[in-house]
Amino acid sequence: MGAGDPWVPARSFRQNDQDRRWSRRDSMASRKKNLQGLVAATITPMTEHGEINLSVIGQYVDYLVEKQGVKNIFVNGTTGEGLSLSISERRRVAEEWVTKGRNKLDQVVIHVGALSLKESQELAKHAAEIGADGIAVIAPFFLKPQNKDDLTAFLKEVAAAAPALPFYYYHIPALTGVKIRAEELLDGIQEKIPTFQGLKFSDTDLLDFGQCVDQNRQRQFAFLFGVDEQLLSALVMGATGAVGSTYNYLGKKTNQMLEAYERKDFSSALNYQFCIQRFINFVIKLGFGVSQTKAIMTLVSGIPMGPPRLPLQRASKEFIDNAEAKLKSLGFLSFTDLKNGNLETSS
Ligand SMILES: CC(=O)N[C@@H]([C@@H](O)[C@H](O)[C@H](O)CO)[C@@H](O)CC(=O)C(=O)O
Repeated sequence: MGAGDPWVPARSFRQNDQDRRWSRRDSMASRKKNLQGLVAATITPMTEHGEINLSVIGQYVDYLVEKQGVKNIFVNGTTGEGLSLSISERRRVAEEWVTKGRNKLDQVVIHVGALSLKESQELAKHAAEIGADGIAVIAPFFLKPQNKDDLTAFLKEVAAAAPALPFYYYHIPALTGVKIRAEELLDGIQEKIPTFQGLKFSDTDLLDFGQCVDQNRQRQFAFLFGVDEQLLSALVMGATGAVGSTYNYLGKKTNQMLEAYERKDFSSALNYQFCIQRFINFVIKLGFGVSQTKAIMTLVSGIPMGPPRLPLQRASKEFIDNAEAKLKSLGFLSFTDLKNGNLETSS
């Protein structure tokens, strides 16, 4: 496998010892191993009164590791309602995940994007102080960057506030409204941002994603795909990992898809992807977003995630009942587990 063969992804999705050796580089920022495999975009648990609920995060870490086989997390992103939290809340949430994840999780990446450069820098610095493994930043989305250079200038200033931490650009144009192509942004980015380590690509434009991979084959970037229902296509394009909301409760199923892909059992991998798609397609038609993710995770894990923060509204009872029936019919949630009061996903 390698850059010379245009038909094979530059790197394997899962990290092996050789990858680990190759990924060691000299600068402090890149001494950490590459971020690979599934990364759960964590939910921020809240109390019924809408306050952040740190008390269940320890339990949440154990659930991800033990029940879903997911050992990387992305904190305070879209699913974590990061932009709806105050700076002080974001700091406390990040601290709790890092503390509770110590010696259990492989990597904790903190999303530090904000509309204010100063706030973003403060959060980046804080992430470094608490021992996070990386930071990610979305494009500012109110007074927007007009072109690649504006966006790079903003990202560079944030990255510089945490010069020892790997830096990821979080591309999510449907939510930020910033349509600068990731391929364009990545061109020459390491010269501007030496800690640049990868891209979190939450978009369906596989031409843009594929070209990001193709044009950077000589670099050890992480290409993290963020559309869970299309992950298999992105694997073929060279994704080295995936960040998503559904890995909180469908991590085990998605890991089975990754394993099938790794052993080149493409027919099984496709069956897993179709099965996952059946669920996501079903909930998208009902109306699916952060609120619904919180409700599904509460149902599947038994850990109370609480309501979302305004302006989001909690998921309806009708949605939860329908989602539960679908999970059961697809074998993602077994009747026996429910009967025993143990909401564990079936294998
Ligand atoms: C728009 C959105 O929330 N996308 C999700 C996906 O995981 C998404 O929920 C999933 O693909 C279902 O459509 C992630 O890309 C978001 C994410 O990684 C994050 O929470 O930061």
